[in-house]
Amino acid sequence: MVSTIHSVTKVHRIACIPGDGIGTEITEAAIQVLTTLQKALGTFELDFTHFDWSSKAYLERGWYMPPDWADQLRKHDAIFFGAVGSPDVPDHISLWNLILPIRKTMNQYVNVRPTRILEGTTSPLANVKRGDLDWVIVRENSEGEYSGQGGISHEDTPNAIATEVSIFTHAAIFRLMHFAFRTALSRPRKHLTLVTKSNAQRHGMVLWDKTFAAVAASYPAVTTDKMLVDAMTVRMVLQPSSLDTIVATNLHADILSDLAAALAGSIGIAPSSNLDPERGNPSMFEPIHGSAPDIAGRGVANPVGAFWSAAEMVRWLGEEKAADTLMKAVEEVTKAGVKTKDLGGSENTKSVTEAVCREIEKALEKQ
Ligand SMILES: NC(=O)c1ccc[n+]([C@@H]2O[C@H](COP(=O)([O-])OP(=O)(O)OC[C@H]3O[C@@H](n4cnc5c(N)ncnc54)[C@H](O)[C@@H]3O)[C@@H](O)[C@H]2O)c1
Ligand SMILES: O=C(O)[C@H](O)[C@@H](O)C(=O)O
Ligand SMILES: [K+]
Ligand SMILES: [Mn+2]
Repeated sequence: MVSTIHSVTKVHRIACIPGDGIGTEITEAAIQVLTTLQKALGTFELDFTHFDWSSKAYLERGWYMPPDWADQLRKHDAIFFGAVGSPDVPDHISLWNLILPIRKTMNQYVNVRPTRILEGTTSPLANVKRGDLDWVIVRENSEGEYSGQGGISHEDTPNAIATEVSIFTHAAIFRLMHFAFRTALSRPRKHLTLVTKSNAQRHGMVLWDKTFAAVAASYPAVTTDKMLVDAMTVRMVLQPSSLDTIVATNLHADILSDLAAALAGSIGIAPSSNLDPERGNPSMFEPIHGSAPDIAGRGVANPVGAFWSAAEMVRWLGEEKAADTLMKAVEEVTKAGVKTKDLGGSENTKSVTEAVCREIEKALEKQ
């Protein structure tokens, strides 16, 4: 009898939420490079499901996501997200109906935001070279200043009173710190910087400081230091090479990661991974930038942040070679000067995307 050997190709199911503005442009670009990568490697398959959850759809039908959105997303191995935000919808409505419920409900309690200066690109800081700025910001992604607790009384009167309550729990800080120390441990420098504002914010931020110190005892191989967030902005600008892994609250890390991206060359290159480290839910990958209404619809958005996020996504799914191939291709392209305007180049989303696809094919043909 002849036996048949079936080779089973692993299929990763990806939920795509392009969202608004340039989110749609860079998600399309990311799908194009991921499809090229999958075809050229032939070792896994990506099965994309597209979700039309956007501000445009909201304005037409009155909702962003259907009632069973969480069940729909849980049928996938990962989520690729573009951006949310439209000039026609208040930003707090769009954020709180799309990206924030996904981060919270999917237990994506860390947001990992690496930044470095890519080949062929420069920092706006004088004398800062590639390698002088190579950071990973670990952002608390479930609570803090984004707890959503608060309210408004006497709205639209001169007596209006609003509260925006920050919630800091030991449980959330503790799990985040372990993740941050493990991240630091995985990097050559093994250095972790804690950022808080525990001089003025004397309760929650002090709990952060204490929890950090307690968790540090379990990681003797990691060196640590600690900064107040205001002074941190100065250190990022003046001594970028003194930093490596950074852990901060939801809001502080949101702000510092935009600064980090700009110091590394452009907000258009920076990726983020919204992770459920326990893998009970799909994790979500998106560039850190927003929908950029000022440049949307013109085909000029830098897709590199989306490509880097896509690389992090396939790495999370266990496809190390695919992730490395994609990042290598991106840097071959920036090295060759094929860059969008934000990076000082004259190319557009399409030409950068095609150049990355060609590099992927070239790299895998050689093997
Ligand atoms: N996670 C998200 O989806 C997310 C993140 C940030 C902001 N937002 C939303 O996006 C909207 C716009 O916010 P914003 O203007 O404060 O921030 P933004 O990140 O959208 O844009 C800031 C600036 O950076 C530029 N920029 C951003 N991405 C770029 C890219 N890939 N290539 C070239 N240039 C790029 C924009 O043109 C703009 O000048 C708002 O509705 C906001 O709430 C959403
Ligand atoms: O989390 C936020 O603050 C916004 O969604 C956006 O600024 C981001 O960084 O994702
Ligand atoms: K985004
Ligand atoms: Mn942000």
